[in-house]
Formats: sequence, C-alpha cells, structure tokens
Amino acid sequence: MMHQRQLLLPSPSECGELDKRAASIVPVSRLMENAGRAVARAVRQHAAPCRVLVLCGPGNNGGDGYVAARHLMQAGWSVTVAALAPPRAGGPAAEAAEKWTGPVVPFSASEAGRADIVIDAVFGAGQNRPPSAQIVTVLAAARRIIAVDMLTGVDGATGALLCDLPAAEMTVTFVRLKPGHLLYPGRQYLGEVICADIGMPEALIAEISCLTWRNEPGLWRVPEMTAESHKYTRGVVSLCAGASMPGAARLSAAGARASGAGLVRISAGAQAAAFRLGPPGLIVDAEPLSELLEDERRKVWICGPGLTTDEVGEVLPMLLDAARTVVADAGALGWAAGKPEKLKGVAAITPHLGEFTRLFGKPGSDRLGAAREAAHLLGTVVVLKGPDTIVAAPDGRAAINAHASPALATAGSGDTLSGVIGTMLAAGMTTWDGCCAGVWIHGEAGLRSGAWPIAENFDQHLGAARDAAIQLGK
Ligand SMILES: NC(=O)C1=CN([C@@H]2O[C@H](COP(=O)(O)OP(=O)(O)OC[C@H]3O[C@@H](n4cnc5c(N)ncnc54)[C@H](O)[C@@H]3O)[C@@H](O)[C@H]2O)[C@@H](O)CC1
Ligand SMILES: Nc1ncnc2c1ncn2[C@@H]1O[C@H](COP(=O)(O)OP(=O)(O)O)[C@@H](O)[C@H]1O
Ligand SMILES: [K+]
Repeated sequence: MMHQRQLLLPSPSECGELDKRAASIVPVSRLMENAGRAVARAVRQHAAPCRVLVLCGPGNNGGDGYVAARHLMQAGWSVTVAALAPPRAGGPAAEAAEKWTGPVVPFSASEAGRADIVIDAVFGAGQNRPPSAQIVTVLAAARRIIAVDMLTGVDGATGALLCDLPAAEMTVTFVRLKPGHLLYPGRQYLGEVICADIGMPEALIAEISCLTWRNEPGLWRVPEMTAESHKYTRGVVSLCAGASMPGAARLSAAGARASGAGLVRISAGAQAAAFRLGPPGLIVDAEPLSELLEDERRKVWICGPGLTTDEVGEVLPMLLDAARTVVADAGALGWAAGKPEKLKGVAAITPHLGEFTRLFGKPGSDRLGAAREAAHLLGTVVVLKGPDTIVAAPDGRAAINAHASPALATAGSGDTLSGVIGTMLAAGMTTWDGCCAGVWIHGEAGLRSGAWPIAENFDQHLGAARDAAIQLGK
C-alpha cells in the first residue's frame, strides 16, 4: 500500500522549504550528487551511448546537470556541457561545475542540434518566469530532450506552459512528483516521468506543509464487504430523475449500483412508468419527493444528471432543506451558473471545465488553485473533471488523479462518475475520501474497458475496479 506521505505532491516552493530543512541534516551537495547520478543512470537505461549535450542553468538544477554530465562521461559517453550562465559562486552548483573536466561549448541552437540527446538542466523548481527567447530557441533545436526535475518552461506548481516548448522523452525528478508532473498541459510535454530517491530524509517530508496528493489507494480506504453486510450498510443512493433526459439518470444509477451500493432508488415522479421498464434491480419511486425525504435512511442523493435547470430548481432546495448529502452534477451546475452560492450546502460538485467556467469564471492557467478557491468559497468538495481530475476540499486539501484513460471521454461517463461517488458516500466515506475514491475507481474502470467503450460498458468493470481499490489500499 502507498502511504499518504508517499503520495504527496509538493509544489516547487514546498520543495524549497524541504531543501532548507534538509540542509542541516544532509549537505545539498550530497543530494545534488545523488540527483545527478540518478539522471545519468536513467539516461543510460533509456538510450544507447550517443553524443549528449547538457544544458546547465545557474541554479541547482544546473548543478544536477554538471553531475549527470560527469557520470555519463565516466560511463564512456561523449558529453559536452553548455552553461546559460555561470553558477552562483560558493554554492553547491559551483562545486559541481568545478568537477566537470570535459568540453564546454556555447549555449547555442547549433550545439543543441548537433547532439543526439540534450539534457535540459536549465531551470527546475526555481522557475519563476518565462524562459528567454534564447533558451526557447536552443531547446527547440534539440532532437531528443531529457529533462532534469522539470522541463524548462513548464510550471511545476500548475503544469502551465511558460513558453512554446518541444516535448521531452523523459523527465527525471527527485524525492516526489510535483503537481506540474500530473497537470495538463505540461504533463504531455514531459514524456515518461521517473522519480528518483536521492536520500532525502523521509521524516522531513512529513514535516512540510503540503496539502496536495496524487490520487491513489492509500490516500483513502474503500469499505469492504463483510459477512454481516446488508444493503443498508453497503449504502443507499437516491437520485432525482427528470422527464427529458432519462438516460443520464439511468447511467448515474447504474454507476451507483455497479460500484457496490446496497440499494439504488430513483425518484421519477410522473416518469415512473418509463423508468420501470429499466433494469429490475433499480427501484423506482413515483411518490412526491417530500414524502420520500421522510425516510431518513435515504441520506445520499445525486442531483443533476438528466435534469433541466427548472427541474433542479424544484428538487435541490428540498434536498438541502432536508439536510441530505447531495452530489450536484450536470443540470444542477447549470442551475447555479454565475451564482455558485446557490450550491452552498451540497456535499460535492462534479463540474467539467465548461461547467466550472460557467459557475466560477475561467480558471486561467492554475486550475489546481482555482478548484481550491471554489471549494473554499462554497464549503463543498469540488471535483474538477478532465484528464487530470482535481479533487479539492474546502480546507485546502487537493488530490490530482492521473489514474484514468481517454476512453472515459464519452458522453454519459460523467453520469457514471456521479453514481460511483454517491456509492462511496453512502458507504460511509467522508466527502473528500469518497470523491477521491470515486474518481480513481471510475478511472480504473475506464482503464479496464478496452478500446473505444461507451458509457454503458464501464459498469461491467466497476465492481472489479472497486475491488482493486480495496486491495491496493490495504
Ligand atoms: N528537491 C531537492 O531535494 C533537490 C533539488 N535539486 C535541484 O535543485 C533545483 C532547484 O534549484 P534552484 O532553486 O537553484 O532553482 P533553479 O535551478 O530551477 O533556478 C535557478 C535560478 O534561476 C532563476 N530563474 C528562474 N527562472 C528563470 C528564467 N526564466 N530566466 C532566468 N532566470 C530564471 C531563479 O531566480 C533561480 O534563482 C531542482 O529543480 C533540482 O533539480 C538537487 O540539486 C538536490 C535536491
Ligand atoms: N482525456 C481524458 N482522460 C481521462 N479521463 C477523461 C478524459 N476526458 C474526460 N475524462 C473523464 O470522463 C468523464 C467525462 O465526464 P463529463 O464531461 O461530465 O461527460 P458527460 O457529461 O458526457 O457524462 C469525467 O470523469 C472526466 O474526468
Ligand atoms: K530542467
């Protein structure tokens, strides 16, 4: 099982905090030696011996570059170094540069173009502004790039692109991945991302004030079935259905059932007859919602899939008045467009980027920060869906999900997700844990669904996906 601490995604500034604390225990020069050696090892495993140019910046990222160059040369590779600027005198990078005895060439596009592989050690965690045109031109001339810590031009905190970039084949980072390694658009420029252990004391990692994690089992635990389980302990999920888009509510209900809810009931009102033609295990209620809400066992409600904004307006305020745990999706998000405060009181919202924008405005290049702000503003968990789904809690915690597949990008897939999240909450998980687990299980089902699935296919894999989450979380 992954420990929560192993899943931390420190931002570059949190890494700076870590480096400062570490300095009194492990000399930075030793961490740098380990980092550079790890880069050289990764390069040797990745490619056959060839001509390598190491581009070194003035900071510690450049320092790692000088160390990597030395180790590759010692392994018999043909290596040259080009320095953007000399390292700060007296620092660990200057020490590493002094130990470089091989050829130094100009920091130029022609040198980059001559090399078989360019190692980018220009800037890493210290990037605080866009790279100059000179740096962009030199990187663009490279045939193959391997990045040290982070590709120059990708913001490690947000995954935002700071300039036009060629893609790296591989990125070797240290200690922990950073948010920018998982967040798009940066993620698609990093190639394979490897995280090397460089001897940073684990106890120090537990001390930094980082509230961002990779979304994997271990961050949360999914309840198991026990011999005494009954349908109410497994959890009851209720949904509101509408007249015009019955499919969405049915997909959401199917997602809830297939991910292990004990009982799923759909409040269909006048549409009950139509819903009763659906799967026999789905319980369809025709009674008015006010009557259904008298049953206190029906705590968790999904509101939005398949509902028009008018229909949401009729039911969502009633659910909130009755203090239900509400997962608001689709139509419920449209109902609150431009007035997100209408959603105060719901447990979780699950917008895709378009819905998020209609609620809160364009998130800009820092979606992680925007999701956190939205969660804080509403006091609800925000699941900002996409290839790098972000789950943000009002208290500042955030998880980034990389466990998914573009196979999920098919209409109805979001409805399935709201059902899975409903099941996790009905099983007794906290809202934050349940949303994170739901997103991971949905991603796992997508990964198991083969090529080009339709939303209905995910259901067949949700049980196994939940089981995988249980087993991996042990
Ligand atoms: N996290 C860790 O535990 C370790 C990190 N190490 C390395 O240290 C790196 C961080 O080192 P630094 O903090 O020195 O930062 P960088 O080497 O990334 O940047 C150095 C300096 O460049 C300047 N700068 C940033 N963007 C610029 C731009 N676009 N144009 C011009 N100048 C710019 C900054 O002001 C900064 O002072 C990491 O990326 C990693 O490679 C390792 O050496 C050792 C251990
Ligand atoms: N490229 C992708 N890679 C991984 N997951 C994706 C990708 N695109 C979309 N998804 C996931 O698919 C689901 C789509 O949900 P949504 O946009 O609400 O669609 P719909 O409303 O049609 O159901 C979300 O869970 C989202 O995270
Ligand atoms: K770099």
